[in-house]
Amino acid sequence: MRALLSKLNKELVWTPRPIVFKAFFSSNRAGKNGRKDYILGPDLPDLWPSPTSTPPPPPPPPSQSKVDEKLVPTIIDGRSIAEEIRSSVAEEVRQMKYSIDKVPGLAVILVGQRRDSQSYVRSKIKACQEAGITSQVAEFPEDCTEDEIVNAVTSFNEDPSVHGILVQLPLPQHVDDEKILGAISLEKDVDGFHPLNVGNLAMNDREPLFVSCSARACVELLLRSDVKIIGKNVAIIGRSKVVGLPTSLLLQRHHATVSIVHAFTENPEDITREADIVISAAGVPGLVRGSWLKKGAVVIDVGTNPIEDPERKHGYFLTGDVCYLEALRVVSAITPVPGGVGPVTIAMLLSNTLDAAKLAYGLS
Ligand SMILES: Nc1nc(=O)c2c([nH]1)NC[C@@H]1CN(c3ccc(C(=O)N[C@@H](CCC(=O)O)C(=O)O)cc3)C=[N+]21
Repeated sequence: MRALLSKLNKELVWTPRPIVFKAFFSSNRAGKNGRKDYILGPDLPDLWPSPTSTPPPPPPPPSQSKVDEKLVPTIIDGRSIAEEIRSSVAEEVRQMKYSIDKVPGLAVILVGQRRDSQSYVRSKIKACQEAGITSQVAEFPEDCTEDEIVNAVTSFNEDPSVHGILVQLPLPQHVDDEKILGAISLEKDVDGFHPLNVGNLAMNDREPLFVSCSARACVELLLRSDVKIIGKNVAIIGRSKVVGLPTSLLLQRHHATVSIVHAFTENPEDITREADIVISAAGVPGLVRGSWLKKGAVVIDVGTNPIEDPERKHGYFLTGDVCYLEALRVVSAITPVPGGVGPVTIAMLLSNTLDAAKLAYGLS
């Protein structure tokens, strides 16, 4: 035994590893984009395999479907939950107007002609009007420069009647998101994408000024549907800065055990099948099959994927990431698309804008 230990020791101490050192030093240098790939991992895009390449699971045998009928899933009504939140925001806005004669103001920056973005921005403006929040939109053509957008952000930063600034994403390819989002002042970052807001959310003993609207919407939908979060296994599909990342951080603060599934995850369905709560934010229609879900799981479908359809009023319709009809046979509760997370996300934007105004007027 002693001889073996001494042999092992010798190997551990003396084995020279020139190749390891070389790899460390050469790849630790900042790469093309200034990233330290060795420390932060290689910069690879999240490209999901096409769901059409996964064959649908076989239909359950008829005897089993009778048993399934006992489980009647709850359809979580995002529209009515959003309505509750919006009316309480509207009430607080009235009180603010009454007590200090001020109302919250939101500025939205919209770049390009994406029909879905235009439609979301219209919904946000309408929701502001209904809550008594003033709003304005700065629109830019697809081929505008970064400087033009940054200038708009800067002038909104300086405008005391604007308490919240939202840059509608995605921005065109040639525009650097970080440059634009980094220009928004911390106190007006109602989307919660500022690195300091994200960092404070990530650190347990700190408080971010704002938390991303979609992340808040997911938690609000769970809480208002009496779904227990503490200690539960939550699988989050997607790790974007808009949804996946902030939602994973927020749910950890609610003491969930969080697993993150992304485009490089091997056998993602093995992880989602263990989850009590599945939150899908991959942006891939039909990615999540019924076979990916544990019996009785709660599903929050954040996917709002526009599908071209010339028959529809706006030329497209929205569908989620989850195969809804398949999921209905398995889950205990699920959010539909539309009518689930989307409306609550907008309600959260109003709530964040109200908080920004309270912050500006020293009311919080
Ligand atoms: N800076 C930024 N912040 C965002 O919060 C943000 C963004 N960029 N870019 C795009 C995503 C997407 N998003 C939605 C909000 C509402 C609905 C919504 O209200 N949907 C309705 C249906 C709307 C319709 O039918 O067109 C529903 O699901 O019932 C959808 C999607 C916010 N996002």
